[in-house]
Amino acid sequence: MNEDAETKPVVSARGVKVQFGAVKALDGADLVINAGECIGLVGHNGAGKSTIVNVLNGSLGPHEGTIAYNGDETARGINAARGHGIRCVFQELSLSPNLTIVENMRVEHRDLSGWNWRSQAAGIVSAKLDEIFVGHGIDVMHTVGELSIAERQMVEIAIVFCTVEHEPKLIILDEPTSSLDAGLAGQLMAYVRKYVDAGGSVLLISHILGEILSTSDRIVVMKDGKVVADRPAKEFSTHGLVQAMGSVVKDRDFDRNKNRTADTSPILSLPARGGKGLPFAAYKGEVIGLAGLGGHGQTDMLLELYRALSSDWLPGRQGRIAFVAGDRSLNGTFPLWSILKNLSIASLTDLSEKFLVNRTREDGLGGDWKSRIEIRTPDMTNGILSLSGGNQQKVLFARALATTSSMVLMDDPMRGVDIGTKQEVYSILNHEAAGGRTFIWYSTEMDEIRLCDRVYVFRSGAIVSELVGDAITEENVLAASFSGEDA
Ligand SMILES: Nc1ncnc2c1ncn2[C@@H]1O[C@H](COP(=O)(O)OP(=O)(O)OP(=O)(O)O)[C@@H](O)[C@H]1O
Repeated sequence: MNEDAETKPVVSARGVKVQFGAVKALDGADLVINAGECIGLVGHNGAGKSTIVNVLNGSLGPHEGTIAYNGDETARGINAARGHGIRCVFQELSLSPNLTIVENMRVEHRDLSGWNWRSQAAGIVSAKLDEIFVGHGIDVMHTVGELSIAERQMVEIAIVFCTVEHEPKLIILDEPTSSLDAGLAGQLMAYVRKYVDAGGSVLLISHILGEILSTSDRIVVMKDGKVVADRPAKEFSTHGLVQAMGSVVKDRDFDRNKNRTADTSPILSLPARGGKGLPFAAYKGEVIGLAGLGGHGQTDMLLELYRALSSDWLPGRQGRIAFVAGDRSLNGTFPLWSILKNLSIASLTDLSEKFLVNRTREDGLGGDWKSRIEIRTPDMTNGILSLSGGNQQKVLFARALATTSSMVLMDDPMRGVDIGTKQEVYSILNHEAAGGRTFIWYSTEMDEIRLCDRVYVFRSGAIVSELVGDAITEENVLAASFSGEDA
């Protein structure tokens, strides 16, 4: 905590209640944020974290309770919050894809004006990107639609930290590292500490408990719309945090099967990508990790595999393929459909008789997955957008796993999924792999890469290293990511 911190909280929310139909999203939540502190906010999917963010940034008026900015309880709405220096990076990235980065800067910072606003904006946002993400390589004149999901996340973060005329006082980061690899996430966390040590405030929401523990001064835990713990970060451990969130702490129960590849020939093999690096092979029943720094060809390979295999793989056999998209709003959810329809869409053939979908079986599938991975909704026929981000991601997972596809491709699929559900999904993957399904899994989280049977490390679009079993360590992945030589 900064010694010179002001006495009045930057923002304080007391007894806040928000209800969506039958769902109590916030049920009397309290949250106070002082100058010069980083608050870590954690909780299960649907605990109410994004809802309290929307209350703090003025976009959602609470049904009960009070909000005060710098002690002023009369201020209301987005403009008042902004006037008090509250800025937000949302979980669902919100830049306009058809505008350039510089033009998006103008949308966020209305003070940019005059004939040379573009060059002013370019200078300010480039400098901020350089300060936070050293070596980022992003051209700020590019259209946002041309950027990868990680680059969009980096740009959105840099834009909110910029000062044009008014300095930000509180930056709310809702799962800011969900698409960033470990290196970029580390750069951001170091910047957050620097910003907070200089007197700024940050509300950091994340399901990656390591970064919450290492970066926050204080940690607030939410459960079912209430704050259930609010203590200095040093009083928590990972174990304690998981317990406070109401999840069961499981020991590692992912049974890596080193012998899966022993006597069989591959079900899929590809030559070295672009004639560089190592070839790729997949064996029945394997969980294969794609690792390396983000944007080095992992998603491209998954998409190429999907396009090739969904059209002509193993004709006449069970060779169907399923894909769990990483960018759920762009490639995953059908936003106007119900939760159930979003889930069942990939299984309609299996659920149909005489070309008609059997509704009873479709409802059965929905009910089964709702309880298996705890999709938090009172009714599976509600719209998909009524779910919290992490619960939407669970539906995409369930959509792929509910199929009979023998191969499942996963593009960093755990974005925003809480720790309890992740453990459940890991054990489902393990069980399904033991039953003969093959998973090809791009992950930006080292803890997930470590669960795989075999890992290919990518660099500059090519596979530069293959790691098997106990050789799958963070050191080996990092060594291969940076040197390009076999670790
Ligand atoms: N617009 C809405 N309509 C209906 N229900 C909603 C709406 N927005 C949120 N909810 C519900 O409110 C509850 C809290 O959601 P919220 O998005 O705040 O959770 P969260 O803690 O941010 O979860 P996650 O970790 O998955 O992002 C959830 O049960 C969600 O389904």
